[in-house]
Amino acid sequence: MGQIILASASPRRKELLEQIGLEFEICPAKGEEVISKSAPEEVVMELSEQKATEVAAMVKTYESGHGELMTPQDILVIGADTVVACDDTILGKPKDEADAKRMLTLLSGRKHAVYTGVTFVFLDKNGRAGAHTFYEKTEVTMKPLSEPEIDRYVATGEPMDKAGAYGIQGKCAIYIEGIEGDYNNVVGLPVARIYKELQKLGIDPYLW
Ligand SMILES: Cc1cn([C@H]2C[C@H](O)[C@@H](COP(=O)(O)OP(=O)(O)OP(=O)(O)O)O2)c(=O)[nH]c1=O
Repeated sequence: MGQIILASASPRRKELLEQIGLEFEICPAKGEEVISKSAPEEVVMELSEQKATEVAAMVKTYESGHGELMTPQDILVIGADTVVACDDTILGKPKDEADAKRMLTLLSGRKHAVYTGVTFVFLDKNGRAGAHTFYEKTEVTMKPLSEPEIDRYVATGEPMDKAGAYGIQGKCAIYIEGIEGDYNNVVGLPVARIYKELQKLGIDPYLW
């Protein structure tokens, strides 16, 4: 059996991979995230690629007699990144409480998009290596939030480690009016799309 490595420190991504019954290890990327793009779908793909590539580079490899990169075990690294986009503004995780309030004020009463980029880096012991990146988009409509509601929500601490300063799966659920697309994509990992993309690559994660 090969090894699946989730290149993420996000507890939500871990829970989602556990939910679908995969066996995997966790090895978060630690490198600084470098953004050179401006469109949200390009930003999330650039960042998921950086995370998966960094972690894949830590995997022990050796050169075969023919100069190919080999690994003692099949390796599949999964990296992901999530941002929220509202009009032309991209929202990552808030820097502080004031930043969280700014983000929630922007999202209040509006429809916005949540983008998650996913990158697979795979390397098998027969020398087959490759990478594949894609993104999934979900639209979310938030109810109008009053200032006291924003203050109360920010005081819970929940927004601080989440893109767009909210967690659809948490206390913010009462303010979600509607969603178009994959809910799990908003939480941080589009598992249905991940399975579909792996199938396209001829990879069965349950037999990896
Ligand atoms: C919009 C939204 C985001 N989020 C989370 C998902 C991600 O964990 C986080 C976005 O930050 P990311 O930078 O994508 O991920 P991370 O720093 O948490 O983890 P890592 O880089 O190690 O993979 O926001 C929710 O949990 N609920 C939501 O409704």
